[in-house]
Amino acid sequence: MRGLDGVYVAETRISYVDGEKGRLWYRGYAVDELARKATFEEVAYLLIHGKLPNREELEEFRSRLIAARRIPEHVIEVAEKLPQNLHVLDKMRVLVTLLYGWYGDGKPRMLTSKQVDAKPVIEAGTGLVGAAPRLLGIIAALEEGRELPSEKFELDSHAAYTLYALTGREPSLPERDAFNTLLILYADHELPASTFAAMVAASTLTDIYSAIDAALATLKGPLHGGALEEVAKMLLEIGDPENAEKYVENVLSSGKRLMGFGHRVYKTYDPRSLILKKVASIIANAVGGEARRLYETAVAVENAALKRLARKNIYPNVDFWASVLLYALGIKPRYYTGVFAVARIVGWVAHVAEYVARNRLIRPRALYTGPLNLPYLPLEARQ
Ligand SMILES: CC(=O)SCCNC(=O)CCNC(=O)[C@H](O)C(C)(C)COP(=O)(O)OP(=O)(O)OC[C@H]1O[C@@H](n2cnc3c(N)ncnc32)[C@H](O)[C@@H]1OP(=O)(O)O
Ligand SMILES: O=C([O-])CC(=O)C(=O)O
Repeated sequence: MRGLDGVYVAETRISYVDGEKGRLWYRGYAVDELARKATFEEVAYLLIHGKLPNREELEEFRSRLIAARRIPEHVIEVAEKLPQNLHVLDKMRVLVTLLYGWYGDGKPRMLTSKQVDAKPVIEAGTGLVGAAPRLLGIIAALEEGRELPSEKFELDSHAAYTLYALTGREPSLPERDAFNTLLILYADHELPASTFAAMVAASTLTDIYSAIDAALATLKGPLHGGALEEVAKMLLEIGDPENAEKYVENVLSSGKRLMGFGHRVYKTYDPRSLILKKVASIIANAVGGEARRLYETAVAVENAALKRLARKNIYPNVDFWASVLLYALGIKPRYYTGVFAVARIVGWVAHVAEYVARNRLIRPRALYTGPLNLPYLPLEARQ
């Protein structure tokens, strides 16, 4: 019962995970093909609207994402005042909350007691998809004392803009393409904890800003999106491929968890991890130096871990190789889970819109195992 393991709580047409074979589809399209051929914008449209866009639809969608980078001045002023020690995702939560109303109220509209119009969710949700890279970029620039990313910077894609906003420099084409692949692979994954959190919030018919706040809070934890940052920290601590075997042995023999390994649904390789390993290898080899060493350390950790964990069906998950790729792309580990959020906000919006269109309040039960009818003792009589 604990952890809702294997429990189906909704029907969806958005994504399908085959955990036994290690395969993933978005709206019926195999994710490996999308990762090779599509842009993040096409995939975002596909997930939210249910079909691949034609040229006109794509242009309109892209324009909406670009326009959404413009955010009110007071959001930037609050960003400047946020305590430095807040986690990046907490800063994103504050900024998303402050954006309430900017892209419409984002509230599902009750038409009848059973029918709900999800259009306001999609409208405001699309705004937040467009705004997310700039919010993350503003947070990074303020932390690093750089000029804030311009909303107008003319780049040809969401991937290129996000990299620019995060690093302050224009990415090369291979960097852009690698990052585009990563964003696509992170865009949705059926019903992980963060998406479920968004759905639970949305099932009360609250607005999409609040549902995304709930999702961001849930993504941050190290058993979910927070693992991305933990993987980089671990690999940097290991430092060299030669130290991997001993490190893995120590972690596992002390009963701890190896970050970036294991998955509730996949009982084999996470297909996203396999793709990202290849992409990380290309970028890390091209960059060389520390990036290449981190890649080689990751290979050694993977080999050492598989020797011990494959028999328990525990394999590298998406966060393991994504972390290596993000490092090779020159992004600081503290922003990794923010990058995850920039991509996954698409899945959150898509699932919330799908669920609320046939909404039913999510309210499970807990099996009570405590005592009943205890006598109330006055304060003086208590031990
Ligand atoms: C994008 C994502 O969110 S992907 C997940 C990112 N999270 C991580 O990488 C954190 C590390 N991984 C984990 O903690 C887990 O694999 C989870 C939480 C992701 C999923 O695990 P669950 O389905 O809840 O499995 P559960 O916690 O029941 O563990 C089952 C067994 O596998 C072991 N196990 C699971 N993951 C790991 C791991 N990473 N390292 C070592 N052992 C592990 C558990 O100790 C347990 O062993 P036991 O049966 O001997 O007691
Ligand atoms: O599905 C999950 O539980 C976690 C995951 O891989 C994701 O959110 O991408």
